[in-house]
Amino acid sequence: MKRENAGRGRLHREEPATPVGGVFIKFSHVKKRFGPKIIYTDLDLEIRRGETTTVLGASGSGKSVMLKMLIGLLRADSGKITFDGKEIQDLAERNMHDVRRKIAYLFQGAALFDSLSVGENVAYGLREQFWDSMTDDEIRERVAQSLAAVGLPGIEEMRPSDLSGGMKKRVGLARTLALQPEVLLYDEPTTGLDPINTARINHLINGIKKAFSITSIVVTHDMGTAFSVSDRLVMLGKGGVLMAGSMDDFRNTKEPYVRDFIDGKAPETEDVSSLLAS
Ligand SMILES: Nc1ncnc2c1ncn2[C@@H]1O[C@H](COP(=O)(O)OP(=O)(O)OP(=O)(O)O)[C@@H](O)[C@H]1O
Repeated sequence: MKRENAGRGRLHREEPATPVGGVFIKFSHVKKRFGPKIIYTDLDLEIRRGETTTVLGASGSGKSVMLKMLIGLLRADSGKITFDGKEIQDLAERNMHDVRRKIAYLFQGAALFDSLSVGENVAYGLREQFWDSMTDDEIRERVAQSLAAVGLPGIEEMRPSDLSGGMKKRVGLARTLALQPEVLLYDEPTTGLDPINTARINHLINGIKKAFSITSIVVTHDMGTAFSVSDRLVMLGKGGVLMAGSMDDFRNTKEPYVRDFIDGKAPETEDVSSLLAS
C-alpha cells in the first residue's frame, strides 16, 4: 500500500551530526582475529565526511574485514568503531539497521536482475526500503534522477542484457545512489573495465562526491583509480595502517613496501621459483 504523503520525513534524512570535513567514521585500537589468524592488532583509521578515502592493501590484508566490521557483519574483538559520533561496535543487531541504511555497499560485480528492466532494477531497493513511504511517482522520479546522475538518462525500459559492462556498472551505481546513502562503499569499482570505462567510473565517483556531498570509501587495486579519486589514501598491512596520507604523499613515498605496491613490483626478496612451484 502506498500512502500519498506518508513518511515523507524518511525521504529526506536528517543531516549527519558530523560537519563536512569532520571525522565521520573512526576505528580506534581495533583488534580482530579468526582463531589463530590475526588480521588486526591495532587498527586506527579515520574517514572524513564528504571525502573519498581509498583503501589499499595486498590480498588478505583485511580490507573487506574492515568494511564488514563497519556495517556490523563482523564484530571487532576489541577497540572502538564510531559512526557519526556514535559508538557502534557493540550495537545490537536490530540497532545496526539504522547504520546500514546510511551506508550503501556497491559490490564488486554487483549483478542486475536480467528479468527486470533497467528502471525496475534501479527501483528495486527503493521498493524494499520505502514500500510504505514512497509513491510510484516518487519512485519513478528518483529512478530517473539516479540514471541521469550516472550519465544514462532515459534508459529505464532497456534490459540489462542490452547494456555493455561499463553501463551495467553505472546502472548498479544508480541503484545504490537512488537510496541516497550517506556513505558509499565502492568495492573494486573498475575491475574488468577497459581504460575508457575505467576513466568514466573514476569521473563518476568524483562527480557523485561533488553533487551529493557523499562520503566515499573505495577499495581498489587499481592505482590509476586510486590516484584519480582520492582525497586520502590508506594502506593496510601488518595488522593495521601502514601509511595514510594524500595522493602526493603516496606518489612521493620512499617507504619500500608502499612504493613496490604502487609501482606493481614484487619485493626484490621474493623467491620467484617457490611462487611458480606453488
Ligand atoms: N569469516 C571469516 N572467517 C575466517 N577467516 C576470515 C573470515 N573473513 C575473512 N577471513 C580472513 O581474513 C583475511 C583478510 O580477508 P579480507 O577478505 O578482508 O582480505 P582483503 O584485503 O579484502 O583481500 P582481497 O584484496 O583479496 O579482497 C583473509 O586471510 C581471510 O581468509
